[in-house]
Amino acid sequence: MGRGRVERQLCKFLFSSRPSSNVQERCLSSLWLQNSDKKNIHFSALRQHNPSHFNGMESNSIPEPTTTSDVVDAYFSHLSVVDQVQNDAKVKFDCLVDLNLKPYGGAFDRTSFFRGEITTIKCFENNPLVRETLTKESGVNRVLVIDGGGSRRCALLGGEIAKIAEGNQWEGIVVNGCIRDTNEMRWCGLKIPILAVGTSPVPSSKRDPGVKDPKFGVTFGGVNFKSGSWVYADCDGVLVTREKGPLV
Ligand SMILES: O=C([O-])CC(=O)C(=O)O
Ligand SMILES: [Mg+2]
Repeated sequence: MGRGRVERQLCKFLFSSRPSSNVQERCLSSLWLQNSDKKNIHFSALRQHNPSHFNGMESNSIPEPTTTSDVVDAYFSHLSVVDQVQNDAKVKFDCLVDLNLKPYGGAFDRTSFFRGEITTIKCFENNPLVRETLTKESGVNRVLVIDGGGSRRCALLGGEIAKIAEGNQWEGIVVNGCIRDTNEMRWCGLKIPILAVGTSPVPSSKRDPGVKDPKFGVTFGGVNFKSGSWVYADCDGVLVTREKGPLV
């Protein structure tokens, strides 16, 4: 049996037997690695550059996806397999393009990648809800998506709020608007990744709280972000699942 056929059989088994998602994810990862030696090199380069992604993993264990490209590759293999077996695409995502979000935060660089369940806030040139949410809620496995209407007139968060968010273990923040204190963020070595339209030295107003988890989510860059969906982001772009829950 050729390798492609073996892989197809294995995929059929995986998706028809529906084991726990963890097992699926690990097997899917191993398929990508078998399929591409280049990825192996890529993963080990990432492991060196960004060991925090691999905390707690055995050195010979299968790495998790660490870029949006990995997620897309994995998604497509998943989709084609599900297509073959069930004639039904289970997972869909939108890709945020052309918004020109830039990476900020003390250590967000070309190797950074974050993902998590989305919580949304809609606010325009006012940020009390942003501070409150990032301060009062644990951010484990969560990403805050703030739709500030793309305003460049003031900043919706700065060094202080970012520090609090990092302390509460938020995975990352996506801002359709501006941030400030970026020098302070670099100087403090803040690790929390932030994608934003740009920077402004002007703080936002504190009068209007804005809306948390609006019913229809928030939409910018042609993409709808709904609380409960998952986002995957790095310097290549931002991916958003249409359904709730993580991929696979
Ligand atoms: O307080 C604000 O509105 C924004 C800010 O400067 C910070 O978070 O450090
Ligand atoms: Mg500040």
